[in-house]
Amino acid sequence: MTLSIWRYSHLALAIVSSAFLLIASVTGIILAFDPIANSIESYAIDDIEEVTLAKTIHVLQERYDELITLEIDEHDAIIATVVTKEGNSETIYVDPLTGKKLGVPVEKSDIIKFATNLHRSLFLKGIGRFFVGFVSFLLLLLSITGTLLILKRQGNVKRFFSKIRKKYFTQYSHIILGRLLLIPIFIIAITGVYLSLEKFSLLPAKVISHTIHTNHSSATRRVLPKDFELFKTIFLTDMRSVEFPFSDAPEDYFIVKLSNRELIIDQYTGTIISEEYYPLITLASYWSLALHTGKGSAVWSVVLLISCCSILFFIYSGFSMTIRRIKKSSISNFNHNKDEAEYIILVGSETGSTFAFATIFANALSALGKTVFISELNNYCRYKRAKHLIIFTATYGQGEPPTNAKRFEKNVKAIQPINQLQFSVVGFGSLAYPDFCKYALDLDTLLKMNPKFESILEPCKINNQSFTTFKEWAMGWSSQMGLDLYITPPEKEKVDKVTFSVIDRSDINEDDTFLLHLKPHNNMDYESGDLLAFYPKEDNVRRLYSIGKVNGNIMLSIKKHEFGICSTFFSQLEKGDKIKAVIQQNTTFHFPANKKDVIFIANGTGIAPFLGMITSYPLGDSRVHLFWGGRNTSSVLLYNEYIKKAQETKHLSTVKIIYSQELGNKMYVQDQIEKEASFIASVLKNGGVIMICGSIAMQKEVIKVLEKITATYLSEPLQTFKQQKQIKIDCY
Ligand SMILES: Cc1cc2nc3c(=O)[nH]c(=O)nc-3n(C[C@H](O)[C@H](O)[C@H](O)COP(=O)(O)O)c2cc1C
Repeated sequence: MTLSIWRYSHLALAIVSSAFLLIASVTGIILAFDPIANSIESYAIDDIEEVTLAKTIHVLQERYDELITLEIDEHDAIIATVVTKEGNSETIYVDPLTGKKLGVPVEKSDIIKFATNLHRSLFLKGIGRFFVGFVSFLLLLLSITGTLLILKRQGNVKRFFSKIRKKYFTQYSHIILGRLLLIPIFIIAITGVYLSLEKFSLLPAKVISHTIHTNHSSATRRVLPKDFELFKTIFLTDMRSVEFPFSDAPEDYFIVKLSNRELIIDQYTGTIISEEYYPLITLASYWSLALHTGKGSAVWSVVLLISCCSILFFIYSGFSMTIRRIKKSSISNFNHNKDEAEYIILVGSETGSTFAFATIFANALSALGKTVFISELNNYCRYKRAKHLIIFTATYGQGEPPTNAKRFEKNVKAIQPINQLQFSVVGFGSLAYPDFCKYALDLDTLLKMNPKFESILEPCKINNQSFTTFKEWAMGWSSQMGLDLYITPPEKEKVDKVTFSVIDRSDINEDDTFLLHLKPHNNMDYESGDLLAFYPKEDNVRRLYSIGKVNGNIMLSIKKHEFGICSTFFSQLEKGDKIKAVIQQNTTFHFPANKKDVIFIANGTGIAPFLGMITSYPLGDSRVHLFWGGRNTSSVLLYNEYIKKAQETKHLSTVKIIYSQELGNKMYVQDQIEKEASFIASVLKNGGVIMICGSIAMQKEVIKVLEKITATYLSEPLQTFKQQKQIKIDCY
C-alpha cells in the first residue's frame, strides 16, 4: 500500500509539474551549452594557480595607464577594466603573466538571452519566477518520491543499485536513468529552489559590513602594489575580484574579494584595514548559482545537460508507464450495467495483472451468454439482479489490500446485498511473502460472516500468477455452477529473455531428478534464491525454478514429471544447447547477512538454492544447519558432492538428511525438526533465521511444527518471527 501512496504522489507531482518541467528542461538544455561553449573558447591560461596578484598587477600597471578593476571569470580567465596609454577605457581579457590584451568579452547570443529569460521567469516577471521556483520544489519532491519508489522496489538500501528486472523498455530505463541521475537532478532542484528564494529575498541578508578606522595611511613612504607582501601571497585562483582605489586619497582603498573573504587594503602600505569572512549564506548563493548553471565546469555542464535531457525522457516514460498500467487494469467493454448483470466480478489489483485474470474469466462467462459486470473492489455497491459474486484480489504489504480495494471492507459491512449472493474468492500473491494471499483469505472470512453471502468454494491462492492454478480453480468453479467454461490462456507476455548455455546436465536419478547447470550469455547479477522463469513454447505459461549459484553459474535441481512440459524439455537438454529465460530477483529469499545461525529446511529439489548458498557465499561468522528430506539413501547422491565440500570448508555446520522411504527409518523433515525443537527455538530466540524451500505440502507440515515449537519454548506465535523476517519461505 505504501508503494502506491508513493507511486500516486510521484504521478500527481509529475502531472502538476510536467508542462513547466518541459519548458525548464528544454531551456536548461540550451543554457547548458553556454558554459560548455565558453570553456572551449576561453581566454584562460595554464598554471594560473601559480601566478600571484602582485605579479599580475605589476605587469598590468606597466602596460596600462590606470587599473580600475580586475576579476577572474568562471573559466579562470582574467578580465581587467583599464585605461590604456592612449586614454581609452576598456574591459578586456588579459594575460596575467604579460598583461597583454587577449580579447574582449562578448555579449550573450539572442538564443541564450531568450532561453535564460524563459528559464528564469517564463517571460512573466515576478509571477513567472514564482512558478519556476515552485516547479523546482516539485522537482525536488519528485526526486524524493522517485527515490522512495526505487527503495520500495529494491527491498532495501543495500540493493538500491542492484540489477533491475527488465519488464519493458520504458519502465526499465525510467528506473535505471532515475538511479543514475538522482543526485544531479536533486542538485538542480534544490539549487533552483534556493535561487528562487534568494530572488524573492526570503533568505537572510548576506551583505558584509566592514569597520574602517579613518586614521590609517599615515605612512610616509608609499609601497607599490607589486611589493605588497599580502598581494605576493594571493594567487589568482583564490581571487574573485579587485577594485583599485578611486584616487590617491588615503580614504580610498583596495577592495579585494577572495573565495572565502573580503579585504579592505591600505593603498599606501598594503596592510589589511578590514577583513570579513563571507557568511555561510554568501557561499551557499555562490555554490547554488555555480551548480545550477554549470558555470565554471564544462564537465558539470555536461552532467546538467544530460540531466535536463533525462527529465524530458522521464516525462515521456513516466506517462507511458501510467497509460500502460491504466490500459492493463482497464475494464473491458463487454461489461453490462451493474444492475443488469447476474455475475459480479470485483477486482483488487495494484499493478494490473489480477485484472488480466479477471478479464479472462469474465470473457469466458460472456462467451456462455452470461451477463457480467466487472469493477474494482472499492466500487462495491448494491446489484439488482446479481446472484454471483467472484472476487479476484492481490495482497500487498503485510496482508494488506491493494489501493483499489481499501474501501471494500467498510462498504461491504455497510451495504447489504439485495439478493443472496453465492461467492468465491481468488487470491493472487506470492509465496515469497510471509502473508501469502492473506487479504483474499481475510475477505473470504469476512463474507462468510454475513448470511447474505454464501460461499460455494474455499478460497483459492494463486502463487506468482500461475495460470495453471487459476485454470484449475476456474474449472472447479464452473463444475460447481454446472457451466462449461472455456478458459483461454493469457496473451503472450512480452518479456526480455536472455540466452543461457547448458554447461552440464546430470543423469536422471531414481527419483527422476537431475541437476542442470546454465551459463548466461550476458553478464548478469543474480544470487542463490533468485528465480529462473522459463516460458515453454507449448503454452507460454511461466514456470519458476529456484536458482543455486554455483561457480558463478546457475544450478537448477529439477524433478522430471511424466507429463511436465518443462521438466521433460530440460531433461533432454545436452551440453552446449541454448535456452531463453528470465532471471527474477527474489530478494526475500537471499542468504541473510550477519546472522549467527541460519537453518535451511528443504525437501527434494528445494535444496538447490541452499547448495548455491553454501558453495559460493562468504558466510562470515554464520553457522549453517541443513535439514533435507529425500526419498531414500540414493536420493542424496545427486547433491553429495556439494554437501561434502561445504562440510569440509566449514560452510555447513550441521547436516541432517531424513528419508521418507527408507525401510525401517521412515521420517519426514518436520519430524526431525520436532525432534530438535529446543535447538530450533534457541536459534530463533537468538535472532537466527530459518529458510524453507521445497514442496507446499512440506512447508505446511514444517510450519505446523514450528508454530508448536515457538508456542511451547518461546511463548510466542510463529507470526512474531515471520514479522521479524526470521522465517523465509520459497515453496511451490
Ligand atoms: C511490494 C509488494 C508487496 C507484496 N506483498 C505481498 C504479500 O504480503 N502477500 C502476498 O501473497 N503477495 C504479495 N505480493 C505479491 C502480489 O500480490 C502479486 O504479485 C500479485 O499477483 C500482484 O497483483 P497485481 O498485479 O494485480 O497487483 C506483493 C508484491 C509487491 C510488489
